[in-house]
Amino acid sequence: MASNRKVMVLPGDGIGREVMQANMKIIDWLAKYRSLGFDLSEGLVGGAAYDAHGTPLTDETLADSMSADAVLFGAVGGPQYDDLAFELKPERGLLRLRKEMDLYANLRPAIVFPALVDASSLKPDLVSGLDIMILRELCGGSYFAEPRGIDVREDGSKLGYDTNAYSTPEIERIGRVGFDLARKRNGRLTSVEKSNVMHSGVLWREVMIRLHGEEGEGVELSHMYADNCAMQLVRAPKQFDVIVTDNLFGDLLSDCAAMLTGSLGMLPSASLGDIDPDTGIPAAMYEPVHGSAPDIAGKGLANPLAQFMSFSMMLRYSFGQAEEADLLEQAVSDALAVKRTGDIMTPGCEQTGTDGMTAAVIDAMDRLAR
Ligand SMILES: NC(=O)c1ccc[n+]([C@@H]2O[C@H](COP(=O)([O-])OP(=O)(O)OC[C@H]3O[C@@H](n4cnc5c(N)ncnc54)[C@H](O)[C@@H]3O)[C@@H](O)[C@H]2O)c1
Ligand SMILES: CC(C)[C@H](C(=O)O)[C@@H](O)C(=O)O
Ligand SMILES: [Mg+2]
Repeated sequence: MASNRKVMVLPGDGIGREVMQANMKIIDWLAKYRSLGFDLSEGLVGGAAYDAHGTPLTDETLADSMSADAVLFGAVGGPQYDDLAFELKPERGLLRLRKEMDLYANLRPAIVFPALVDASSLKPDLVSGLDIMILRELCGGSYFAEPRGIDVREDGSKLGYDTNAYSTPEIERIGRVGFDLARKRNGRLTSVEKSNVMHSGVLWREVMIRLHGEEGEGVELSHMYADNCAMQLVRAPKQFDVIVTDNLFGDLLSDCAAMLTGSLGMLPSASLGDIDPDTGIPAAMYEPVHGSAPDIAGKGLANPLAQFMSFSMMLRYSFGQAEEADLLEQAVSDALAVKRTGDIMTPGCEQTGTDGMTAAVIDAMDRLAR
């Protein structure tokens, strides 16, 4: 189907390939029943790209991704790549995409579907109705700041180091996204750092307070140390609306938030950059929060819902297809009442695999669209 919605599809490795294959069935359904077409190209990333080309991301795939309207990503990694040189590891492909596309704002929503209240490892009343957004800075901090490396010292021992540095503009741009998101939600923004021990945290808090005064009208800003935030997320997660935090803390806190929703297989994400003045859409990549899950890869057991909801974020944020995004999210919610993959299984439900879960979502879409 002819379309100006150019999407670069990067399935990656392990269950990334399985959940992406499932996502294609959703895309086919939208083409067939909603006349919603995409101009799809597919590329290799991570271990798959290393196996074929000796690098986790070729310049061509990067260029294709940058010229697409959006990138749909699966997952990368696997134990067979553990001994590769640092720059050749599958994860470097993902990190290069994020950095080169300047996707600094990573939105990780943690929503508890009513059907999954019992799948969470927390008590039902703590998570029922939970809807929080973790906003993770994605292009700076200890993932990218220099200096970093492993040096050999005079005595022959080695020193491995990374730098957790943030500049004022880096904090300002993620802070602005945080205020915008909070304004569109329930008006509460929690800025998370460790200003009690880290200079980058002191600057982070200082900039957030100034931004709040300058452009944070209508938003209630609070501050929390990252270690306390991890504790609060499992003690009383509903106290949060939007959490804005740095790259490393955001990585940890979002995995923690995943378990509130029942499984890592439920957490989608959108990685966004600045809005292109010509197209009016942001540079964007949509990626589930989970990895390639080597322990279940190749068995057809993976939960595809984080992938589907990442795609739904693409419909919403890149293509303004809110109606289709709502439909898909409602279908996911309905399907959970019928079938469950093993990671979200609770007694009394019917257990299925990736294909069965996908079929249940498509059945629900059929029913909803009728
Ligand atoms: N975005 C990404 O590509 C990404 C994210 C995280 C980890 N990784 C990589 O993935 C590899 C494995 O990492 P890990 O084991 O720490 O994390 P992981 O997310 O792959 O798996 C953690 C646990 O969660 C389970 N799980 C994850 N997603 C699931 C799903 N959709 N359905 C059912 N169960 C699911 C796995 O079976 C495993 O038990 C590593 O190479 C890591 O670097 C990649
Ligand atoms: C695979 C890895 C590079 C990645 C990260 O650390 O950012 C992952 O854990 C994530 O959460 O997206
Ligand atoms: Mg992570």
